[in-house]
Amino acid sequence: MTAQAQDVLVSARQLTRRFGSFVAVRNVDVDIPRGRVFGFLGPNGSGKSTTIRMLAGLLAPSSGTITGFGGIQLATNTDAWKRRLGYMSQKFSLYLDLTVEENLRFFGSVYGLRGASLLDRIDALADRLRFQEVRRVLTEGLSTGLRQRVALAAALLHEPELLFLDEPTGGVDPVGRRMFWDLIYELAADRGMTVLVTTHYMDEAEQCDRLAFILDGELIADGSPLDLKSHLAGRLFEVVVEHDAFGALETLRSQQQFEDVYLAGRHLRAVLRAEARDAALAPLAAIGRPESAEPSLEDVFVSLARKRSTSSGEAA
Ligand SMILES: Nc1ncnc2c1ncn2[C@@H]1O[C@H](COP(=O)(O)OP(=O)(O)OP(=O)(O)O)[C@@H](O)[C@H]1O
Repeated sequence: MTAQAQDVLVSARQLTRRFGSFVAVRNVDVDIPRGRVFGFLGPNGSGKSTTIRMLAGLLAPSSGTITGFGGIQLATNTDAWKRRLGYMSQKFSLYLDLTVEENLRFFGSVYGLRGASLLDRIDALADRLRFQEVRRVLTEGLSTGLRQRVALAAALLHEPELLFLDEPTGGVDPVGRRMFWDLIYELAADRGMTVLVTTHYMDEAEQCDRLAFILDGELIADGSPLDLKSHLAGRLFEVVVEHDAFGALETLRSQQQFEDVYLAGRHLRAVLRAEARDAALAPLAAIGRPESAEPSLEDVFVSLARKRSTSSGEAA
């Protein structure tokens, strides 16, 4: 086995899922590295949840293979697969009419944990995820952020090797999101746990060790945030637009030297084709003072998505 193969915890090949005649996920090949935080990023309905539900053994693929944990085939050994993972979705399954502790005892018993070892585990997680003070409170009365931490604890009770988080921070304020992500990183770093997370928040995606971009059910790019940014073809410039931003946008979009032009608040961002000379910036300089800008993941995603729609338009 090569060093690279040893570092891969889970691999999917040609993963496809149809719902009737609709193809929600199409021919996805992906390797999930061990001990890292791996993000699936894409717009609503792009197929992120369907992909990770298949990887978690919750949904059968229409075709394709999933292997991992040193040689287990998900299709033929689903129970062994599921024992190694924890799963938490935005629609967490906590019982609102039970207290936090009753919920955790219930989920612990589902994983086969009992007695003092279950209580010790709940205690450790309550310390770690900072919800000791609400252990005897009805779950219904908790804020969304606290509920999320309790749901995370439920997914971690049996110390899984792989943790799936499906849009874990939906509905949580920015401070709560930050805190949740700090916890995820602590867990991944301390215990070498692999985390697979879906999100449409770009700031969350920036924090992943590795990212897969999903669009219309297809994996369109995969790499570290830095790798993905370095593949943005062209150089990014921005100017502040004082008036008639849409007029400026239209004018610049009609010029061949720009790969892409779009608005981000009052900033007009233009990707100058790699082969274009600085002089080609003149139309941008006519609007304001062009400054070189660092591409964000959003820039990369928009550029890849636009390229893909142009090439599928050409193919049609
Ligand atoms: N059980 C199902 N039956 C029919 N269509 C489905 C089913 N589950 C998902 N889909 C469709 O598959 C597509 C992908 O859905 P999926 O939930 O995987 O997307 P997503 O990227 O996770 O979106 P979101 O960010 O909104 O959760 C959507 O068009 C969705 O309507």
